[in-house]
Amino acid sequence: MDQQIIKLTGLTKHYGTFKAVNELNLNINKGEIFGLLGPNGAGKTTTILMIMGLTEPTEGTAHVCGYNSTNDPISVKKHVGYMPDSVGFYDNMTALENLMYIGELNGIPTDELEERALEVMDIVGLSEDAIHKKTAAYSRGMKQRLGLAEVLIKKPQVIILDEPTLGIDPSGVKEFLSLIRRLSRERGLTVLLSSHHLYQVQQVCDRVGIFVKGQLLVEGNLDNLSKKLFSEKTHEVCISLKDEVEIPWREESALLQLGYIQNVLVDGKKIEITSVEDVTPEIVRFFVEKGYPVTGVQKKEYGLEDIYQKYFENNIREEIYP
Ligand SMILES: Nc1ncnc2c1ncn2[C@@H]1O[C@H](COP(=O)(O)OP(=O)(O)OP(=O)(O)O)[C@@H](O)[C@H]1O
Repeated sequence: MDQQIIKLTGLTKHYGTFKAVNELNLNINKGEIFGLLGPNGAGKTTTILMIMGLTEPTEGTAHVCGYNSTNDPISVKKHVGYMPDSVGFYDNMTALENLMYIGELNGIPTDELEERALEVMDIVGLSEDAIHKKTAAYSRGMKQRLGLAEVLIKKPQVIILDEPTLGIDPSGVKEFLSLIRRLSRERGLTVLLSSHHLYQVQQVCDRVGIFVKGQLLVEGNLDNLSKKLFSEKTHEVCISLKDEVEIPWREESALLQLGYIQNVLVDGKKIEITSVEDVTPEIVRFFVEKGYPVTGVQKKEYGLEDIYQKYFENNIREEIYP
């Protein structure tokens, strides 16, 4: 059985009458990368603060590595590395000095400090040159890596990253996410990552939870979520042709008569077909037999963006893409 390393039961946080987090039940397994996905103000940071024992829940419990976050926050902090959405350093100190200082605060013995600091710097990919630079000269991407090094120096079992890719350029984001994935896979690290960037979460997480207005609407891996949400939905295939077809398209009614086809949308050289079953081979055969040169066949795969949209349709779309 999977080992549950984070266990949230009925976790709730009220600020006055406002419910920032409402009866959250969630288990995260050892070694898993879980994405907490939601728009600004959804309650992601509040949830993380309760998991870390940095704020008390109004109701419910959070357990991490078997410790109750409210009753025993010190033990939780020993096992969990937390990187907030903005990481700060002492700008007049070098990266190595910053890291050794954090290591000292985390109780690492003095004679091990430098070796441990150099080891984690190497893991996060900060060069020999960067190690001795003052952090005032660090770019946002380098600061994220150093932030991650600070989190790793105490050898945590769980790392919690709040919006870790904010303000990093696309190639930096890609590198950072693959570093997280490698760390999790190679070292069995459990990762809880909060973000409102769908594509990034989709790239790196094993499982995601969609969190809106303090409530977890749905959770699962992308395959399951998409099956759950779109099982009733039809299959979509887009056929690309060498030449444009004229509208009205003379073969449309013949295609519809195949029986399982629900809808045909003609757009220049592209024809989008929805059907109740996956009948891609029959559709391709139809075009070939009618003498149309087919240059491409694309089946619509539902991604996180579709799943997310499904939940936000007519709801709070403007908050997702601020
Ligand atoms: N100390 C507080 N007092 C009152 N309301 C708060 C407090 N902290 C957070 N909130 C409110 O709780 C809600 C959830 O905030 P939270 O920071 O957890 O959201 P989030 O999902 O992390 O969003 P963001 O990505 O913008 O940080 C917001 O409406 C916020 O205004």
